Amino acid sequence: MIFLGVDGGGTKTAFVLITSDGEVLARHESATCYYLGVGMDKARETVLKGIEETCRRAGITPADITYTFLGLPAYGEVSADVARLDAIPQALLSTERYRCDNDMICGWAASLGCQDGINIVSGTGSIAYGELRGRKARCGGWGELFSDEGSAYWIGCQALNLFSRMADGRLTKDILYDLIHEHYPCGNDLDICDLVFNQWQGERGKIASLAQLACEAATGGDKKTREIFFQAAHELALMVDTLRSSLGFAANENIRVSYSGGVFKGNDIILEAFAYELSKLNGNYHISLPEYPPSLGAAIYAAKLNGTPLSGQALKQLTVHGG
Ligand SMILES: Nc1ncnc2c1ncn2[C@@H]1O[C@H](COP(=O)(O)OP(=O)(O)OP(=O)(O)O)[C@@H](O)[C@H]1O
Repeated sequence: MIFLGVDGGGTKTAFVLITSDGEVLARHESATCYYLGVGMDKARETVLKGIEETCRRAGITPADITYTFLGLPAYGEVSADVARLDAIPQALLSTERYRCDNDMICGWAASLGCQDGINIVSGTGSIAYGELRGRKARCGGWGELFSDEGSAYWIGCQALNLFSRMADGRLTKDILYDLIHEHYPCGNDLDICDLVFNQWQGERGKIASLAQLACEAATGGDKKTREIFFQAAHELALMVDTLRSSLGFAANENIRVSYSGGVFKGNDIILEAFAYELSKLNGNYHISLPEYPPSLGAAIYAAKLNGTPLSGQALKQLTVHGG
């Protein structure tokens, strides 16, 4: 049997084909399929071309795929769009052989191997998703305009705010100020407005990319920028703790928590702060290292949805070769 996992993100879409033995047949990565950003037609094209290309790399056709799970960003957030999103793969796959849902499931399936627990995603956006004894719940992820706390976009906005305060003297200039000038050379401080509003047109992914500069500044010892990451960790932990209640974990029950998304990559500050914030909220949290990348999580979930969950041996094989 062959399973396809599709993990749609705010900046990219990742595809992976695996066998029921845990062999990775092919991978592919393409542009974002965030339909609220790029439009439904572009999102459809990205998904369909991505499936075809991944199959081509594996030397198979879409008809050879046993089951597919597609995690699409913003799926389920506009009720009127759900049927149109569900219909996207029909051009290549028959309806009984795939399921679409929100991409938050990919992170959860990947990080916790589809076991009970809560996963927090902090990529371009942020969201928490968990399952417990068949119950499913999400928290956060209401979009970048007024939510997505702790995400790269949110961190990018906070970094721009710090830059403005440092530039006009409300705060002492620090590493972040210099780093932004270094990466985006501009004549004077106010040119940052031209960059963000006119050149970037407020583009979500561009603003989110500033989170990497913020990480560099924080790691270098910029105190105010470090505080952004502490605040982000607090917000992300709050989302997890809210799910603990909504999923109905018992008072003394161990709670497995994992994490996914670019903000956690190469960023010890946020990971340590997140663990600290969780420990303050409840002593029963156990943070597990994410087991697989989200695209593999989608493929593992596809096998589960097909009623043929991967065996322990196959999962181990994936850890060695696909993780
Ligand atoms: N060390 C870092 N510290 C902070 N942010 C980082 C770091 N490395 C990468 N990022 C940010 O992570 C984001 C990308 O994360 P990821 O690849 O998980 O996004 P995505 O899957 O496209 O988005 P999403 O899952 O939210 O839809 C980028 O915005 C990038 O700036």
